[in-house]
Amino acid sequence: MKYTVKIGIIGGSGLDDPNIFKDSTEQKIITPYGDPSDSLICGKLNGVDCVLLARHGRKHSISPTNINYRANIWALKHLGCTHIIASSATGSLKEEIKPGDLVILDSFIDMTKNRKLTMFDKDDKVVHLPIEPPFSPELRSIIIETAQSLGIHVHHTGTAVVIEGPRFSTKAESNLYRLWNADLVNMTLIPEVVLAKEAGLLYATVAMATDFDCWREATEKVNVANVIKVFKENVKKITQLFIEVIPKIAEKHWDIEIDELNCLIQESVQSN
Ligand SMILES: CSC[C@H]1O[C@H](OP(=O)(O)O)[C@H](O)[C@@H]1O
Ligand SMILES: Nc1ncnc2[nH]cnc12
Repeated sequence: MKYTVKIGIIGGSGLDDPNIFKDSTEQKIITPYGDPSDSLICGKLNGVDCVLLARHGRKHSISPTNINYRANIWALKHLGCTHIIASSATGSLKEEIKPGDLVILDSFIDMTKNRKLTMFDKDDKVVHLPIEPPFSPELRSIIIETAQSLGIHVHHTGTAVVIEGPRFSTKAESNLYRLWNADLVNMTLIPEVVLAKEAGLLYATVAMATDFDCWREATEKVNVANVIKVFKENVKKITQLFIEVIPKIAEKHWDIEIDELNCLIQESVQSN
């Protein structure tokens, strides 16, 4: 096996400071892109090396637009991560995705307006990375199989619309995203998923639907309090899933997938 598995865990809203390691060390990393959202917490979970990072900082003080996504991904790569599993609170755009449900995302629609979308703008290289599939299919399969074995219901696919925020959507916007047949809406998936791929990291997001955004007449419109309430009520499903999935990820050999991704990145450099 060429690569030793190390798993980055990015905790989103409601999972800002998960205390899931027995023994851990804290690392403050400085990156060419500036500071990550917080110190990175290194430790072992079920015998597997992991690194934990709070996307909005452990005190939840950084809003979606201001998150230094490039520094976060760079720092996880720098610490030797090969994979990232992330959590995200999301609004449901579909009747059948209920608050509290988990969705293993497989696509996105980027509606952000004010983000640094690439790490490839530091030197004179121009890189056009094919993003499809944005989430590692193998990682998603392992997460889905593990959820099934734990009896945790998950939706196997889902497309998230990513908005700039920090405001939530209007009803017109929410209905437009529904017309596009999108499943969920959030504010942080972009550029995290893209940068992970640029960094050669295999990435998956477990999204939790926390609300019906604002399209559904019969339900209270989304607000921060109900997002956090629903997330906290259901967070055990995500932590249990992460704890069980991590040794399964570490059991597999990933040389083919990581080599393929590295080749794709090299082939994506434009040259004349
Ligand atoms: C707390 S409501 C909006 C907030 O929740 C989601 O955060 P994350 O993806 O980090 O779980 C959403 O994207 C917004 O940032
Ligand atoms: N309705 C919503 N819109 C955007 N981000 C969210 N995060 C959780 N619920 C959300």
